[in-house]
Amino acid sequence: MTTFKSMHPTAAKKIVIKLGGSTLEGLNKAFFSNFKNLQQQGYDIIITHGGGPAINRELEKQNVTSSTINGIRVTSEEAISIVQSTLIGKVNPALVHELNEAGIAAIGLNGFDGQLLQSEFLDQHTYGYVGKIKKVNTDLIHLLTENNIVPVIACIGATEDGQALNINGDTVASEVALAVGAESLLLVTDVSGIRIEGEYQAQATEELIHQWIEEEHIYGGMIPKVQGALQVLNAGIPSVQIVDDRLSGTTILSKELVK
Ligand SMILES: Nc1ncnc2c1ncn2[C@@H]1O[C@H](COP(=O)(O)OP(=O)(O)O)[C@@H](O)[C@H]1O
Ligand SMILES: CC(=O)N[C@@H](CCC(=O)OP(=O)(O)O)C(=O)O
Repeated sequence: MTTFKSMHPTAAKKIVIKLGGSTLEGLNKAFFSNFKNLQQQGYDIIITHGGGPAINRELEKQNVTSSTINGIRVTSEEAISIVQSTLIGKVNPALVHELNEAGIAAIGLNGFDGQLLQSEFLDQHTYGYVGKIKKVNTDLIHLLTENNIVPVIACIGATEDGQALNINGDTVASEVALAVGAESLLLVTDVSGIRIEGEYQAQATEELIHQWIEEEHIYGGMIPKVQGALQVLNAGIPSVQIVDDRLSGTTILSKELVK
């Protein structure tokens, strides 16, 4: 099995940061200065983002209903065009603007640009226009990061036929982290990590996460986060953090580090 270490032995350290829709609208200059610090430490930064609340507002405005299954939005034909225009037309440029304002050179991308997120239907019967990623065009990402430009990726995938597909932002973040062989994946959200019976957890393991999902202590939007986290841990990325905008939260550790 190819592990992340053998994929890019000489490339600069990469960190993938996913900004959840729940937190995007309240981010401030102090938060973005963390990114500058990371760049100064020699990290290449890749940003992915969601936009659940903005999508909900737009769907509501247009009287389109939607439901979710385990944190994944069931996306009708009507909904996909709203999801696409909201993420690519509104959320992505607003974030790119904020980054550029904070002095971080950033370029907005979605799955169509340079065939960045080559995708196919996840399960059309169950989820409608929801995608799963077949391939990430990492050459495009490297081209930007080598030139100190931060790619800002909206979670819209594209099929070979040019159909847009809705992909959960956490899933995109995990797939991109795997594809570029990131050293670290940071999922920034509106809670300070995983909370179990009222207590935030500083650390978690794969075993505990399976148990918490089973016991329904982890539900909704937290499910794609922990599923993505486990996928990247099992591929050799040592840790994933689920944090708030002060970067405080839960570190999910691979089995090797727990022993
Ligand atoms: N065990 C848990 N600990 C913390 N949050 C949880 C847990 N289970 C479910 N959640 C929910 O997950 C939400 C974060 O997911 P989501 O709303 O999709 O955020 P984002 O937009 O950042 O992806 C939290 O606000 C909380 O309602
Ligand atoms: C398929 C699917 O669930 N897509 C998500 C994409 C946006 C997202 O993930 O936004 P957050 O980061 O705010 O959760 C959705 O339609 O809400």
